[in-house]
Amino acid sequence: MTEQTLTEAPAAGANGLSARKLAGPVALVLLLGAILAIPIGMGDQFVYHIFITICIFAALSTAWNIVGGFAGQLSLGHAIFYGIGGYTGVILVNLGVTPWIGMFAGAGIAAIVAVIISWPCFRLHGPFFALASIAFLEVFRVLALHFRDLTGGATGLMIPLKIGWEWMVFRERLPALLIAFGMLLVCLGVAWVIRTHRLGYYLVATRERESAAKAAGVRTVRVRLAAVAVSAALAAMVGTFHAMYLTFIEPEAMFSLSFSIQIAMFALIGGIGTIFGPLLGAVLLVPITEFARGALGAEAIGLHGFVYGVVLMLVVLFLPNGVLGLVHRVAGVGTRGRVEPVAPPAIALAETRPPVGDTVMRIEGLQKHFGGLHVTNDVSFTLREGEILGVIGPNGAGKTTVFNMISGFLRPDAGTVSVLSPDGAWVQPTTPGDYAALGVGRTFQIVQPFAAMTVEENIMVGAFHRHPHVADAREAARQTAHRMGLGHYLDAEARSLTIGGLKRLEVARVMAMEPRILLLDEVMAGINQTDVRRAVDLMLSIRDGGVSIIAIEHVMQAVMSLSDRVVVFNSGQIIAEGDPHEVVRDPHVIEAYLGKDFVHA
Ligand SMILES: Nc1ncnc2c1ncn2[C@@H]1O[C@H](COP(=O)(O)OP(=O)(O)OP(=O)(O)O)[C@@H](O)[C@H]1O
Repeated sequence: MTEQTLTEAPAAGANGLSARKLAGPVALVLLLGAILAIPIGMGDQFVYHIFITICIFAALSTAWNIVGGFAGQLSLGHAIFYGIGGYTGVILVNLGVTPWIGMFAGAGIAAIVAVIISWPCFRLHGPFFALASIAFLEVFRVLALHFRDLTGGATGLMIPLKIGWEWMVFRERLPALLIAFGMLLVCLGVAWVIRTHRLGYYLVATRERESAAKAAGVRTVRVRLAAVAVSAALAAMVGTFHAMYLTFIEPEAMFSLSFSIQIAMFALIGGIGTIFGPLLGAVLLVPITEFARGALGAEAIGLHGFVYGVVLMLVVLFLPNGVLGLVHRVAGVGTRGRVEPVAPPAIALAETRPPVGDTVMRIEGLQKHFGGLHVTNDVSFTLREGEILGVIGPNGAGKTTVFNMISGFLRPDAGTVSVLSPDGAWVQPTTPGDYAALGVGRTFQIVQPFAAMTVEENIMVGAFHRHPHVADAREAARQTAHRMGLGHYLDAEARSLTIGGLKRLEVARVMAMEPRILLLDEVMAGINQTDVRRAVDLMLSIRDGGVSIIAIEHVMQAVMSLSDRVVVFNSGQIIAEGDPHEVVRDPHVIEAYLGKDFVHA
């Protein structure tokens, strides 16, 4: 694609774009309208029941999706929170407390329980997290069986027949539909607010690349805990209502694994990680199974499991992004194919550079072992304000390991890293979050894009560090994108960029953090000569803006023209340090790079 066609494309397609943007909300309003209008119009009890069930499952699945979709933690124990809501509500009703209060009590308890059990589990990933969530679900089922005085044990608990809005029990189905629909709206509203605000961006970024998110200052455990607390509270509220609707609860039903799987499955089928996918999943699947159950009666016990299994298989095989993914594909949302970034605008360098200031980072005596391998040995150097420090050395010399230690990703066995804070105090940060808070930003040698996010969203994750509001972060991200030559691709998914584009995106994300100290790990590797020259100019302009830079680089042309000083690593030690032109003539450096035979050549 040429630069010209790319520049013109948005203008030509502007009408189509706004029509496409409108189509989504219109379809949603129609769908929600139909969920209310169809049962009211038909007036049939069974149809009411189906639509109440759709609302309940869609609400639960939407709540689950905040953790399972946005945060990417596959919870198969969400019935814990649903069950806690159900039991709290019913126990309180038996004590004469209205479920309208009980549902908030259940939500509070569920949120606390969710934080307590998720804290250790968030260190587990993939199937291990799912297995841990199942184990906790089993614990709660057994607890509900055991504490008979409170829960009624295996016999379950009946809801006292107090009818009316106060008790959430009705003779007619309409009020129950209205409450279920209201709960669905609340869950959708909360999911929408989360996904479109900083927390949502942080959750998706953490899901996509946890280390890159940490480098951008995201406290990944904290944001996941916030998500799980909100998700659990919503599931518990729905659980209270569902218990009142069912009029009877027992541990097997309230803390059921198959129920948990069902909740997750609606999101998987509808479109995991999207705001409205879970709703779509429930709308498509609940009627099929409920009608089949209604038509086949007792013969259809367990049929829903079979139907869900078949549909899930088809979705996994043919629609990996769920039904909503198919809808987006048909509507042409998102980009396809590789996107080659256009050249960034030329950078006008200042005629005189600001003077190099005092020391802003002090690295003293860093040691690191990996088993028997001594990777860094007594590494000490300093960085001054507004200077560029080049770090060179042969492969495996320990450069990236040092970077990981001076950005909080690796704990040194010995030695200290001190950073001058903006208020003039020396601080010894330990975690990536601490470093980011002090204004230390870093890139990764192997690019770490948030693949499923757009270019703009990727950069926004960095921009949120200084601009907590979405509109400000978006504006900052756009400016950074234009400066990096990514302005035409704001809406392209990061995964569609070429390697050159991804390298720029990596730098753009960290630049959007407006760092005081910038750690660049081989950002010029694999890019062409013209781009190297542009990248050099960009770094010089960043430096002239008062940023101090440490750059690991193998491209010697760049090292020589950029660096004020160079440190040379070999076998985990600094073997030379000083002016780049003198350092490259140092016999030790020549020997480390080329071998003894070349020293006198
Ligand atoms: N987590 C780890 N566990 C074990 N060994 C490691 C680990 N990380 C790095 N190493 C080893 O430490 C040594 C230094 O690696 P490091 O990546 O720091 O070198 P480098 O100078 O950055 O090399 P390159 O220029 O190739 O990126 C290598 O021998 C590497 O295999």
